[in-house]
Amino acid sequence: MSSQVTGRPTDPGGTVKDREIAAEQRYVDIAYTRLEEMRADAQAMIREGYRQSLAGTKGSLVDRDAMVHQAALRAQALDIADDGLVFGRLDLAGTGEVRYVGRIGVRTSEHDSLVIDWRAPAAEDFYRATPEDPRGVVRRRVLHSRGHTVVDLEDDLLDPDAADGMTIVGDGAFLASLARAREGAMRDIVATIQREQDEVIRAPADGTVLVRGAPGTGKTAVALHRVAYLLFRHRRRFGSRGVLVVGPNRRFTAYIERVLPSLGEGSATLRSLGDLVDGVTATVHDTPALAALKGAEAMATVLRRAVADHAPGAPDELRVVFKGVVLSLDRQHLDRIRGDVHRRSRGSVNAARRQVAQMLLDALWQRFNDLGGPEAAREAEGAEAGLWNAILAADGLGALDDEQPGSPAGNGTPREQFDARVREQREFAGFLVAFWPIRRPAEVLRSLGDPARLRRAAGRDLDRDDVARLAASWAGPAGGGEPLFSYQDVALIDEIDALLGSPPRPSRRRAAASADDPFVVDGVNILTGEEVAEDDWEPEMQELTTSMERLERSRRVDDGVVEERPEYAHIVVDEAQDLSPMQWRMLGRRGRQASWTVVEDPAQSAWEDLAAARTAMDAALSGERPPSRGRNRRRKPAPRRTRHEYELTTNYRNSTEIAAVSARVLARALPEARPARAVRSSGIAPVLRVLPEAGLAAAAREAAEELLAQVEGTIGVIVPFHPAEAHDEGTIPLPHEIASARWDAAARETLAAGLPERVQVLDVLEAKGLEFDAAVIAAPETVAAQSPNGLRVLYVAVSRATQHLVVLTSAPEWEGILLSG
Ligand SMILES: Nc1ncnc2c1ncn2[C@@H]1O[C@H](COP(=O)(O)OP(=O)(O)OP(=O)(O)O)[C@@H](O)[C@H]1O
Repeated sequence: MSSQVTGRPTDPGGTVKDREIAAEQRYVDIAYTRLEEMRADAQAMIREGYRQSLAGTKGSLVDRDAMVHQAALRAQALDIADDGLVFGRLDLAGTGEVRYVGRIGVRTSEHDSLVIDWRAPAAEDFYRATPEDPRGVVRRRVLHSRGHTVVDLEDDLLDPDAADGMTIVGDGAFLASLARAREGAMRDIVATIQREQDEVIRAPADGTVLVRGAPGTGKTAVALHRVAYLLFRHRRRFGSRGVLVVGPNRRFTAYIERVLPSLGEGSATLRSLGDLVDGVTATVHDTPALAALKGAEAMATVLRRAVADHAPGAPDELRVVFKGVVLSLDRQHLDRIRGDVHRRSRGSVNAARRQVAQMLLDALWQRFNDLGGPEAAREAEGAEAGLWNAILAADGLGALDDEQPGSPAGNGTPREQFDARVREQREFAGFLVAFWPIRRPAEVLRSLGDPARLRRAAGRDLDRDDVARLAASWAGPAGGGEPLFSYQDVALIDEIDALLGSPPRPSRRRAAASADDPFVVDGVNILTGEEVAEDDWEPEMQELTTSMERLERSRRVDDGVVEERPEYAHIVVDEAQDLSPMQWRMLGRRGRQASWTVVEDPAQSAWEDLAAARTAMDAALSGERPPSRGRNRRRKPAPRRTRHEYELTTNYRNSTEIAAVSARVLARALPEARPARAVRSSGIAPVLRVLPEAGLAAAAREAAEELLAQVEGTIGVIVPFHPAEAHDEGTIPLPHEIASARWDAAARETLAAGLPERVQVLDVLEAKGLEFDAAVIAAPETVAAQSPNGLRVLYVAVSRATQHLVVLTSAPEWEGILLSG
């Protein structure tokens, strides 16, 4: 027989629950004592590493690095586990075995298990056991701690028949934990992961895991816990090549950035779509219409043409003199050569200058021969020499020598002599650098602010209006100044980077090689643009750099050009429903060999052409290189990797009252979609106020101030999106654009001025993925009208709050739509 207890006093010494807590505390204390010893061991190992380095020989440096690095990671993980080390206990049927589950595995010095790491197979039952399928578990107990102190318990009785005499305490602490105040940063959920979530977290490490679910079902939380799980179970595989977690924007990555470190994982890379490319940062969102243009797969073709166009400022004619014969190549000829090189060197355009030089020499040689070759040279030289000799003779000097013996131009076949002579000429070197400059991806994108250049690149892939809008967005503000890059631009810059490739790497022994390198002119290698100094090579220093420094250097950013694009072993994509085809291509390049976790809710997608985005996603996930003529022809299509699909069905964020409002918006936005089941009622009804449009901003401020007194945690004031796209003088803005002008950055700042930090004013696109205790939604009518998928954007906005929802509208019909429609 078990007894269900909720804290009734049973004797003067306290309640049954108090005694249970005290018993658990004794166990937890033992675990902490052992944790302390493990930390002391890790610290000793770090000290030993440094001691070795002081005595160090070169050979021991690498060992020391590895030792200190590992010990430091261990010490850090142990420090993090210090808070709430043990959070679960399982009592098993039959043997009566008891297992404690915690943030990290803890063993006695005799290697007996004290606490099982939550990611270990033995902890799986803690998350998976249910009354229908108890998996041998009689009682599951969740321990709530503050620091080292157990403050509360909650039990689940899973197998009543086996619970002989077992005490069961609990009062719905799980639901209570869902209602806790939000602090502005997401927290880990290790103690309360639910079965359907655990299945995703522990899904197979290979292939693709695709997770769908409505807002608040824990998709983000689950994806992050999966990263911690994968790194724990497959450290060798995922730890060395890395895990990348991609979120929609920087506000979102700031919101989730503490979860992985709180799980002891600092090694995953967390990036937003706006800062995936080193050296470039997106600061604005395009309007949905412009984002649709920039994100479409057709841009890949447009950019391919743009990269192959002649560089801005490139000369139209090459002119050199060989043995008195003037040789020139005109624009047409040069265009042909440029086209040829681009076809052959896609992906390494920046490294192709040597090839260009060779093709120019071939063409000049051809030209020389067309003009009569050596015969013409003799004539021209004869005439020139005759003239000079006459001048010299008049000055009483001797005749000009023929070829200087020993000069490179004097040796070899006639063709070799020709090449050497032409290369030496300053005109040729200068032309080569201007004709084939090392190009920076961001600069190439900006050059498309020139409508004529963009029109050439556009071919038939963009119509005239599209070209005008795109060029305006890349040309920069009307009064001058640099254009701001948008989130979609970052993917385009990455695409250009992939086409251009890195500049040629300097040769390691460049000083030695430079002496007889014909491409070195005045101490500068004209193929690479680098200075060739004689004594800058320091092998000794090279040997002494640590492995960490080398890694750092391999990812060095040089003036906006990424030297090496990192590839990852696993990529997690959150809010994947919003990725454009071009963004999928950008991710695909970072994970050709990767396995993936893709998290999405199609109902929250602002993207219009979901089918095109799906195709691009499939290509990225299968590791296919984006199609590029020629190179891909011989490649077999990449096999489609195994895909495991999951759906999460319980909404842990919204109260049932708020979930009902968001379900109404969903029914309008996407009638066939199913809302998730909310599990917690707050008793707080959502509020809707109708007022004149001019008063919306003031009312939003007022509502935020009122809510400050009602909630302990965060408040989000969510306003319509303000487009960054510049309108030229002649364009007439659409009605929603006039309305949204009210919500520009300055207006948002005024709205937030003087309010405490826990109030955030943000637009609907920034609100994606976030959550607040209370949300104020201003002008749902504007949000809904701002794009073809405006209702889906509104669905995102109304599903952000955990407790309070206040909607402010100037359109009375929204009362019916949101509250009773
Ligand atoms: N098992 C759980 N125990 C406690 N809290 C949970 C659990 N699962 C999810 N939550 C909480 O529910 C909230 C919503 O989770 P999350 O943000 O991961 O949802 P989501 O599905 O990504 O939502 P959206 O689609 O809106 O981005 C978070 O506060 C999260 O901590």
